[in-house]
Amino acid sequence: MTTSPEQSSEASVGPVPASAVVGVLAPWLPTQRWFPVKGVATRIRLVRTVPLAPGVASLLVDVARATDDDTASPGTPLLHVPVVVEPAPTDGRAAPASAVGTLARDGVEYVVHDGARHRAFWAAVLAGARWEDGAGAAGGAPDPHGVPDLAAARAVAGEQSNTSVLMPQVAGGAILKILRTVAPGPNPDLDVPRALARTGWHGVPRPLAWWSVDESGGGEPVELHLAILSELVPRADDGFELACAFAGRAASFAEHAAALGTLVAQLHAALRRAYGTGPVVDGAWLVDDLRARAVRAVGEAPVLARREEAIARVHARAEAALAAAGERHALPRLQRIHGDLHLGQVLHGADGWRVLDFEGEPLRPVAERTRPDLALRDAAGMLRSFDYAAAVGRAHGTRWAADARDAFRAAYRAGSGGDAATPGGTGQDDLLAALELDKALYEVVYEVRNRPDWVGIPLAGVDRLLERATGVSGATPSGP
Ligand SMILES: Nc1ncnc2c1ncn2[C@@H]1O[C@H](COP(=O)(O)OP(=O)(O)O)[C@@H](O)[C@H]1O
Ligand SMILES: O=P(O)(O)O[C@H]1O[C@H](CO)[C@@H](O[C@H]2O[C@H](CO)[C@@H](O)[C@H](O)[C@H]2O)[C@H](O)[C@H]1O
Repeated sequence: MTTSPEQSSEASVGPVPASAVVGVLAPWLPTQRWFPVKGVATRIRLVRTVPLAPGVASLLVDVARATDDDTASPGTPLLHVPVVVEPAPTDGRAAPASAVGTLARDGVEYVVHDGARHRAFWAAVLAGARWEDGAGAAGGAPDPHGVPDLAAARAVAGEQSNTSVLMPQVAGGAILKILRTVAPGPNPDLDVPRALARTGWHGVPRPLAWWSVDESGGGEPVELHLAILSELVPRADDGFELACAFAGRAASFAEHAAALGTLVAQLHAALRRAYGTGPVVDGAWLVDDLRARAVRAVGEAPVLARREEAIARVHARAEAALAAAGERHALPRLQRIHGDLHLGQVLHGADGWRVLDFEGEPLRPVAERTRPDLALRDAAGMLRSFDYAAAVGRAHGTRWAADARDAFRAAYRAGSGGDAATPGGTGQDDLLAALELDKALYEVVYEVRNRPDWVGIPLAGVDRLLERATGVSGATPSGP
């Protein structure tokens, strides 16, 4: 797929026009995991250049399908691309891993680096960051305005939606998350952990500082967040990798899964303390929304088409369960939730599990990601994740995932103790099945777009859910 640059700014990065830098980046951008438009030819347009230091800048580009008309539509993703431009080494040294390409200007050759992997960019961001009141006092941080020690800093391997940099010697241990697809206004990935940390809950790494630019264009200030620095969870295992390793050696994950169930119940309680509890769910609205999302998923992933009838039956069962709960005045209440909870969003450190990444589902419109929702949706996301770990870790049979799921569910129910937002009761299984199905359909679309080889994993989950709820077999092969 190609990405062609459109040039609309005279700004420069060091001695090089920013538009020329975009020209170097254009073929590289679509190859990055965090590039938001997949599978179609795109065109990028430089929207803004944010200079940070000589030769160091953040470029904001919008990404449109090559077939779209000239004006960026409201849904066009805005991408944050940090760059460092330096004269090319003349001593024959090999280009570092951060180098994206070269260009010549006035007879001098320059290297364009991916700033997210370059120390000059990291230092410039930390110098321009706003520090949380008291940040560092507890963590033994240096003066936030002093020179940070970046000698041991390194980008996290296996990046996903964003690019994160471990900084073990900054503020007692920190991680800088460089946000990639950005939008003006409040950022839940900063605001939610701040709010949770203020409730005194330690299940989330504490945000230490953030870097944003003003997008108001002269009116009321509007922040556009570009990077967040958080407390590092030292020697932490990624939850997904840990679970896959357990699955691979046929070791029970039930104890870890139970601790996760407790963590998620605590998370929901802390979110209620921070943001309060909303009204009870409007069952008719919820089921309409599930149906609409399923229709969109089928549209994007035709492999789902022959399952439509069975999907409709799961929705009908959830509808009946919600109607019955309404009659018993037992409908669950809405509240702030994580929104995209899975094993890759939790870390296991010396103090147990911590939860990360409050951006919500990246495929959902931004406005939907922060709206109050059913806490049970997060539980459904985590349950789906045990299936993924079983498939990727190559667990034998279905017992491994079933044990993890049971342990998680039992601990989550015990931890949320029949409160209004997460009721037990007869309808909960049908509602949970519909939410799990919703997540599995989302995952099918996610995998079709991002990891087509993995689409069999959520598809097998879809079929299991359809079979369990309706007795209709989908007969889909699974495995990555
Ligand atoms: N506070 C932290 N301490 C240690 N490692 C972290 C921390 N936050 C994130 N990470 C690591 O960085 C990875 C990506 O973080 P995440 O917030 O999930 O980013 P993304 O939005 O790119 O998915 C995590 O899987 C984890 O390995
Ligand atoms: O972590 P992100 O916010 O980028 O979430 C997106 O990507 C996830 C994959 O990286 C995707 O999660 C799916 O795959 C995980 C294993 O890689 C698995 O643990 C999850 O259960 C599964 O949903 C997530 O759905 C997507 O929003």
